[in-house]
Amino acid sequence: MTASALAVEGVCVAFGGVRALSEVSFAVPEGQVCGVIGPNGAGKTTLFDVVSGLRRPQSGRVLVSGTDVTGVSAVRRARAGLRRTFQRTQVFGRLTVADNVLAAMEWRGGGGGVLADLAGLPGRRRLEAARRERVEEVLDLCGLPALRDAYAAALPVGQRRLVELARALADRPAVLLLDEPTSGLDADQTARLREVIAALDTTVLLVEHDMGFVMDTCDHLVVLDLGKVIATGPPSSIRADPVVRAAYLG
Ligand SMILES: Nc1ncnc2c1ncn2[C@@H]1O[C@H](COP(=O)(O)OP(=O)(O)OP(=O)(O)O)[C@@H](O)[C@H]1O
Repeated sequence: MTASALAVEGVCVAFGGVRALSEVSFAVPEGQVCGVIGPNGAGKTTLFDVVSGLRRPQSGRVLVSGTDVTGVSAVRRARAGLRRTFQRTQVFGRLTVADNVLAAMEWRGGGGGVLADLAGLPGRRRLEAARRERVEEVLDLCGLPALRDAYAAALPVGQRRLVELARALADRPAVLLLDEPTSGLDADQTARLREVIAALDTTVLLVEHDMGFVMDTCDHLVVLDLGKVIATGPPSSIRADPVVRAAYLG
């Protein structure tokens, strides 16, 4: 049996007396788009923080491609292929769109240090060319080629969000976490984002309030209420689930 791209097993988080997550378990198979939904205070943000490594659970585990990353820092998780975007976009305003994407790959360095940079060795030039090719691929995927030379600071929020997505995709992440990806987007931008996500072969976990977007974009949903998983399944069955309806309607 192949390991799930992402698995959450028995995760518990409490803030004082508030149980933000109680024994939360679910798995996301490779290539699937999984949405986490639930009413306000259900535990979605806490879950996202646990998966991305910003918060350590009191108990339970997070596994990426079968490897337990529960004790691993957010930075090392990112290097292991778990990338996230934030509700507030995080792009370099003074860089062009293309350089924003290129910068997302530069943290790996090129090997050989500054001397190799200065000498412009053939291996280094090949690496640089491959990265530039990847930049163009990712810009295409995110519908950004026309904006490649625009400064990110000059872009409206919807386009900055696509730049952030392009940055997250540049390194071919194993798992992509999207935190409220439609916030601040208009209807056209939301439709564009849906197309981009549908075209990805990356495993995606997203938290989102826009139910129409969630239902149209996700293959599978995990519904949280008061820190517990109350339903999982494809959008069609979740929509019809009386327990989910009751949680939302109160
Ligand atoms: N840092 C914290 N300190 C104390 N309580 C917290 C903290 N973070 C979250 N909580 C509580 O944990 C529960 C889950 O909160 P969380 O923010 O994860 O829910 P959410 O589903 O993301 O909510 P929303 O949709 O409103 O963003 C809530 O009762 C919240 O008040």
